[in-house]
Amino acid sequence: MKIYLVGGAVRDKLLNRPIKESDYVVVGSTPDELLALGYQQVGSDFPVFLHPETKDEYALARTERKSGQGYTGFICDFTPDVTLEEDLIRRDLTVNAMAEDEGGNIIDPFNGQADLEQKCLRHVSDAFCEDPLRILRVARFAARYHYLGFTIAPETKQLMQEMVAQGEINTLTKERIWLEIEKSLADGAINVFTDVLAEINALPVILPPLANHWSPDYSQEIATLLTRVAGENQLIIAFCLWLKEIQPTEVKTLSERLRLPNAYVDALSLFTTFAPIFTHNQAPVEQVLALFNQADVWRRPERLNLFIETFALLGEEHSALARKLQSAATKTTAIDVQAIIKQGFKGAEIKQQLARAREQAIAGIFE
Ligand SMILES: Nc1ccn([C@@H]2O[C@H](COP(=O)(O)OP(=O)(O)OP(=O)(O)O)[C@@H](O)[C@H]2O)c(=O)n1
Repeated sequence: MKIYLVGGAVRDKLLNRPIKESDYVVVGSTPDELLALGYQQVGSDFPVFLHPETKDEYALARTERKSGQGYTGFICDFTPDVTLEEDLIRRDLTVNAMAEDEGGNIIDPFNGQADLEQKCLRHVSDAFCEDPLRILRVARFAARYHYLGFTIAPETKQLMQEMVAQGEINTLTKERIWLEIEKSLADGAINVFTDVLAEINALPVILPPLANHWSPDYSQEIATLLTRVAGENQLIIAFCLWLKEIQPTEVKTLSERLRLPNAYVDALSLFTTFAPIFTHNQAPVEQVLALFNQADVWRRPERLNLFIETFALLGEEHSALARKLQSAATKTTAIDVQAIIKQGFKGAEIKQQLARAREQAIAGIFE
């Protein structure tokens, strides 16, 4: 048997980028042989194994043919006579269809290296169409390598467009779509990802509310905002900035479309509701209190902090207002309900008095 490093690791090595995971292809072997060598089989559909020590993924060379609509219905052959080239040809992009042997030699039957040099994302063969997820993957790679000057080959873009027109992306599950979006958010150029989807008419299917707002100007604005994002909440912050123009009522549609994690839904609801209100250095007291209540700053201060951190990135004026919001939050959360009770207030009066005290504290900062 022969073992080759394949896919993203070869690509990123040649691009001098850090390698996230190393995947290998094994040619001329069988599941029994790998099991006898101590490899562990993972997944039942495909012959993929984990190395006994490194836990890297080793897959038997395989060919795949699609036999049905959508993401199911693959016929998979992984007999020992499947060649490396047969395995590589079923892959998505030429830059992802290179292999490296144990001696460090690159095997590149589909000219991935030339495409890397030309900074071109090009599909390997018609097999590209067999997996609609590849549409999102290409958008994601276009975004990730945008800073290097990569673009999508016109024929690949055309193919993606045809796949969208044929309704292929409608078969993608919510989980798969969200995973690609999340990866793209992490790569830091979600605007380029969105530009690609818009160009191939996939945006109304993948992100219905955003499709109404997206434009080249908006994309440019987001690109600028994204350069300011840092820190441990980067993904949620980038997410809120990216979708800042959608209506609070559209958040629910989006959340159902993508089955978003709660932390993203909460942050986006807050941001789309309140960020448009707090403009031109204006923050009406009752709206600040409404923000604090919706964020539940009293019990979950981290939610307001996230709003403030995101809001501050919108510009200098916003940043000044964000500082005031922070002071108002400190003052209002310090108000002691016990002191109100000690003053003799009872029942519903306590709540009213507390709200009044909070409003006064906010007014002291903003008026
Ligand atoms: N829908 C897919 C998914 C994967 N692949 C192939 O499987 C390899 C490994 O896939 P994966 O680990 O998902 O992606 P990477 O290319 O390694 O990219 P990333 O850096 O995002 O992990 C890819 O390079 C590509 O050759 C493919 O052809 N079609």
